[in-house]
Amino acid sequence: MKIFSTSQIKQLDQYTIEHEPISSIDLMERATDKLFHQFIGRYSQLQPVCIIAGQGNNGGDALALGRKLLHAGYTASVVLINPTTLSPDCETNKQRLLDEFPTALNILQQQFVAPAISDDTVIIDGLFGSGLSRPLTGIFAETVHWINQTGCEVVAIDIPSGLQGEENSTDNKLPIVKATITYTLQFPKLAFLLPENADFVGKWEIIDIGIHPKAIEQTTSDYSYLVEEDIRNQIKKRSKFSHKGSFGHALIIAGNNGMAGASVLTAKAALRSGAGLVTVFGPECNRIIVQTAIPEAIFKTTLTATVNYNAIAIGPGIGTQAESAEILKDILSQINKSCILDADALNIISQQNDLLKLVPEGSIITPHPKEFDRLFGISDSTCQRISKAQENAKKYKIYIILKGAHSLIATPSGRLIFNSTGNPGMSTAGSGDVLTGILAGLLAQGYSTEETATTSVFLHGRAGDIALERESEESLIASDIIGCLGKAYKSLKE
Ligand SMILES: NC(=O)C1=CN([C@@H]2O[C@H](COP(=O)(O)OP(=O)(O)OC[C@H]3O[C@@H](n4cnc5c(N)ncnc54)[C@H](OP(=O)(O)O)[C@@H]3O)[C@@H](O)[C@H]2O)[C@H](O)CC1
Ligand SMILES: [K+]
Repeated sequence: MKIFSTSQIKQLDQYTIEHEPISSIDLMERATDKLFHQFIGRYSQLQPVCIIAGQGNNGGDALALGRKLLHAGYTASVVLINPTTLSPDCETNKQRLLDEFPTALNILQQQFVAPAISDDTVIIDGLFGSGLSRPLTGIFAETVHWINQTGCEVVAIDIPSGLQGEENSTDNKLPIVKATITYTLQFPKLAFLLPENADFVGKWEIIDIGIHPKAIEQTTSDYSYLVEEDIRNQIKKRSKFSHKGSFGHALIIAGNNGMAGASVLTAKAALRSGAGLVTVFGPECNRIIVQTAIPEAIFKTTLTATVNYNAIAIGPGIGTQAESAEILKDILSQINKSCILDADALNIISQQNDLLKLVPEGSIITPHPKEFDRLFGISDSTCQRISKAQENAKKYKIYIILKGAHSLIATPSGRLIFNSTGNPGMSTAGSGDVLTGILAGLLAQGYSTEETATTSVFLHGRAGDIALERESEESLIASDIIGCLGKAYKSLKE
């Protein structure tokens, strides 16, 4: 699913209006029908509603939604913040509301006067949407401050008012609505995927308002949101006549004294994601542990003929000592096909930056933000880190998986793909090792590097989500993610 900038969204709107064709006011009516259905699915008529509308089309949406809720029997009051002029569609919806429910509307022009509401009121925020061009001041800022201090549930239409769709200033005193839930129109906005904005956006859901499919297809964007339909067709079917050799041999270089668990988790995840054979390379002290924990895996303490492996993953728990650095250097100088680098492999590279040039083209590296900053320098904001990921993925022709709530895959061609699966329970020891194992398992099976990166990240998150059905966010551990890989695959085949 593509992610567009707010200026592109305006053009997509316009294309829909011209080519469907549909009038702008009817498109707003269609959007607000969808918003209405979403709203009534969550809040009953017993819930009092206070609607805050602004002067643009976001305000138009809010006024139309207010009218629909009043029709449906909700107790709703509507406040229009109107110091200057209204957009034409906002004006039309103001008239429509006044015609049908003249007493429901209160218009404030100069000073914000707090409406009298009960504690259980739901506030609908339709002050500003994708047309915001600068921080809010004056009566608009006062309105936002009032909304945020009510303690009421807040439903934001399209974007919480005051939040820009893309990059935002890091000044946390700016007036921005803190929404409980954001019903965003048609496309996710980049701002929703950045951790800095989590308090404003709350939960978010996409409302399909029927933007013209051709416009979506023709408009290009570097940014996309990885959803199930992107992954489903990538899953390879197994032939009845296949054998373990058909699914590749993964080499996992992981673990150290006291870190055998990293090899166990990585190797187990590689096997559970479908690799035909898995060999673990590690120190002698880990032999019994690994072979007892995963009898299916081969264990080696010497590295020979790396060409025989279909996928090589290096890093989990290897430590950054000279011996590990030598092994990494050896491997990188020997191999000429994509490999997977994680954890300490990345920490070693950040200490010896010239090693980055040895990483074969098409390889996958999986840093979390701290590892990323060690490799590419400290960033002031997530947006800056994302730009650096894009720049370096292109420069070194590698896939960078920047791990986080919406893990980002930066591709050598400059695309930025955000994952949609996963949950906070997955922030736990060994979760990254499991991802590395899945990556190795898929690469060994012959998935292209790009398919490996996208499918693994999606599956990892999906398995974590399935594990959460049984566990809590606190109790979920990395082994649970591995244990749910089977169900994650099945969910993509149903
Ligand atoms: N496809 C869709 O997504 C559809 C979206 N709809 C809704 O429309 C809004 C976007 O509407 P728009 O009118 O473009 O934008 P806003 O409602 O956010 O308001 C823009 C006006 O506000 C002015 N502005 C901008 N920033 C400020 C500020 N800080 N203080 C005061 N005024 C501000 C701006 O004027 P400027 O020229 O001064 O920038 C505009 O006048 C979208 O979010 C959806 O809710 C449609 O209903 C259906 C299709
Ligand atoms: K809004």
